[in-house]
Amino acid sequence: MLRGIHVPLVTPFTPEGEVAADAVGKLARQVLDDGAAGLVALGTTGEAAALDQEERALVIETCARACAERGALLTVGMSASDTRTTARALRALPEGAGAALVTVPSFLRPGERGVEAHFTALAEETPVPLVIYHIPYRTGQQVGAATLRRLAAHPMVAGVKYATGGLDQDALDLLGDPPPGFEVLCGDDLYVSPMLALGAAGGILASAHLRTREFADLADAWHAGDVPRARALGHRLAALSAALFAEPNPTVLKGVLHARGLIPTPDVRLPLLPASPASVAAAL
Ligand SMILES: O=C(O)C1=N[C@H](C(=O)O)C[C@H](O)C1
Repeated sequence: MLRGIHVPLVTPFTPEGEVAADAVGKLARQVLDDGAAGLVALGTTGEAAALDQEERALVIETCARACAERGALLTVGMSASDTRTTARALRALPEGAGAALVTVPSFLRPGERGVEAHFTALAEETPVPLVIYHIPYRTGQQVGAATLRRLAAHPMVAGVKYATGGLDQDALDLLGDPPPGFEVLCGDDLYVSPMLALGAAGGILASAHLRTREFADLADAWHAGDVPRARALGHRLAALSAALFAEPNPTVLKGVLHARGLIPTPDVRLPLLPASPASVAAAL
């Protein structure tokens, strides 16, 4: 279900500051036609925290329509810090959502036992499979391979978006002996090629808005064992990701998409600030 490259869509804004739903739909169809296995609505890249309820609903609805047309998976991002609110949001997911990407509760640092209890409770309530979003440099909470393995045993826990800022011992542990029915997706764009080489099922990658076909080929090449092709592609795409992440995501990406005429403005909402022209030019 999760295999391949999933694109966490940016939320483009009109010059008046509204969500540019037409541009969301166009971008969604374009990346799916270029080889993405699915979309993630309301990820960090989509500036979910800066959208109001109506805007979030509009983004989900627009992405759901594109995914339904293309037979692709729509995953919806969720990042509430308490279990009750997250469970409520899961139960309220609209038609068309095929999975939920749920962040490890951030800021609170409930400990690994708390994280396990959180996801176990959510797994009991959720109408769609869960993907655990493990990103300790944003959440402040470590989660080891042993905890992820216990959670992986639940039939409603489908995988993890693994984004620890590098390849660590826990990643090697999980990829070396993957829990059945549980997929590891790379969530750090720079490390997608090495993680695929070690057995990751795919990635959720903001960078894959650009050169989507090559990112999809990268996953296919590693999965097929075509090492020379995969390695060459991986190095080329890592250079693109490094340029896109030179400033806080998705500021550079939006600058590039706008420069290419794919979104109406490069605008981001505060506290994000637009990327510098130099960073955008370096990623073009
Ligand atoms: O929104 C996402 O999903 C992603 N967010 C990450 C981040 O902004 O740190 C980057 C990754 O490419 C996907």
